[in-house]
Amino acid sequence: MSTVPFNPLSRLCVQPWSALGGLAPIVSDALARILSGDPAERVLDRTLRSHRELSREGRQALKEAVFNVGLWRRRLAFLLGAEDAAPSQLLFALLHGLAGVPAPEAAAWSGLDAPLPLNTGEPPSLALRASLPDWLADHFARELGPEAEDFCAHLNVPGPITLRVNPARLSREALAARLASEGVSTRPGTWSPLALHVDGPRPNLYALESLREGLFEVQDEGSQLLGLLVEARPGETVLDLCAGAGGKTLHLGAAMEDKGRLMAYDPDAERLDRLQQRSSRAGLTRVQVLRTLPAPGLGADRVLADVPCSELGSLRRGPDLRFRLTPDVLSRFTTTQRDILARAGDVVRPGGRVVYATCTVNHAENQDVVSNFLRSRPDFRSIRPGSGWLPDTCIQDGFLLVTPHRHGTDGFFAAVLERSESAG
Ligand SMILES: C[S@@+](CC[C@H](N)C(=O)[O-])C[C@H]1O[C@@H](n2cnc3c(N)ncnc32)[C@H](O)[C@@H]1O
Repeated sequence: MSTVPFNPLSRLCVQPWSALGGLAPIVSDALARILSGDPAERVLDRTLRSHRELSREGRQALKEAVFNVGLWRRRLAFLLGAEDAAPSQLLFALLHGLAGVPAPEAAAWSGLDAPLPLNTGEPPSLALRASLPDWLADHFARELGPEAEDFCAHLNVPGPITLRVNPARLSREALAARLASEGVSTRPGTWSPLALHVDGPRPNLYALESLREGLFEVQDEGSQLLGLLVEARPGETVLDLCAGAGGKTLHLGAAMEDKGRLMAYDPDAERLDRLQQRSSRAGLTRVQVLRTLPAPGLGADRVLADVPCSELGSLRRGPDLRFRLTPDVLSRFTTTQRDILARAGDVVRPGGRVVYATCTVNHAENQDVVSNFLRSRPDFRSIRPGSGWLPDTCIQDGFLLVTPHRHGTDGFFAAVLERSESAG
């Protein structure tokens, strides 16, 4: 790891802030809605749609202003010395205090008559430095110890846009060439052999013919590792037990070369409908959607349990997600997680494998759920994930653990649990 501390504020110094001139009322209005709890993505989307007259730079500056005030609100409140600052004051603190815009311009672009005095010096706590609720900063400090500062800093920059090639259709190199011909420049990922990161500003991927042809899916590189850990092979019986809209089911189907039995269960019927649409787009003909839980004794070769969780590993995907969470999220899912893992244990055959996965950094939902399972099921053992292909840097205490600050991925945890051959 680099010894130079990562600075999440440096990207703020290169934004086209001058394009905010004249937009202060629009920005303040959007911010007021975000600060009262409306999701930032939705507010931004609506604001941009009702102001189609804005220039490209104006749209970019508006987006950065809205997202970054939404994200940095606690640190901005510290700079202003006020917990209840108005949106225009928060915008001023962002522009002048964090982005280094000279005070007169920052005041004018924020719609203020004059600059405001700001506190100087480093904020005294991790919660204020990283703009997190106190309980969440305390949680990360407990989970990550000396790495908490760096981890939280990396939560404060947007993650890359990453694609997963559909290997049933073409190679990663061929996809990169195809995307280049569609005007999208990419570079290979580091950990997943299927990953391509999009370079430069976010293109409209949904307008690309290559997406409609099912040549790729948008998926974080860490998330791709979870699908790879299943090591599904053609001809096997594989169950995706928390399939959702099928992000990983599609990956498993491609790995199985559409041969064998691939089953996808989720209690959310609407997500399963989307899974079916995506499967046909990806050219998978053998995905069997299960609308009821599979019965014990199914005898699957491999089961993926990508369980519902607190999703703390994905906080960089939304500037305001952290402020919409409450502390009970740390324990809300553990009973369900234990139940799902127990079911996974019941449906896998002797000698088969269960991959238990979350996108969170929380021992209670990760290591503790697995330990609890292993205590009750001595016929299972935890094995090293990705033996032979996944580097040791992705492994901690025998589990997969990838994080934004160490791997550039969202945060993911996974355990690979093998059932003994002799289990009856
Ligand atoms: C992390 S998401 C899965 C994402 C999906 N695997 C993907 O790659 O797109 C967790 C899923 O678990 C489902 N879920 C919730 N309770 C469940 C249960 N008791 N058993 C199985 N799945 C459940 C949710 O509906 C949700 O779709």
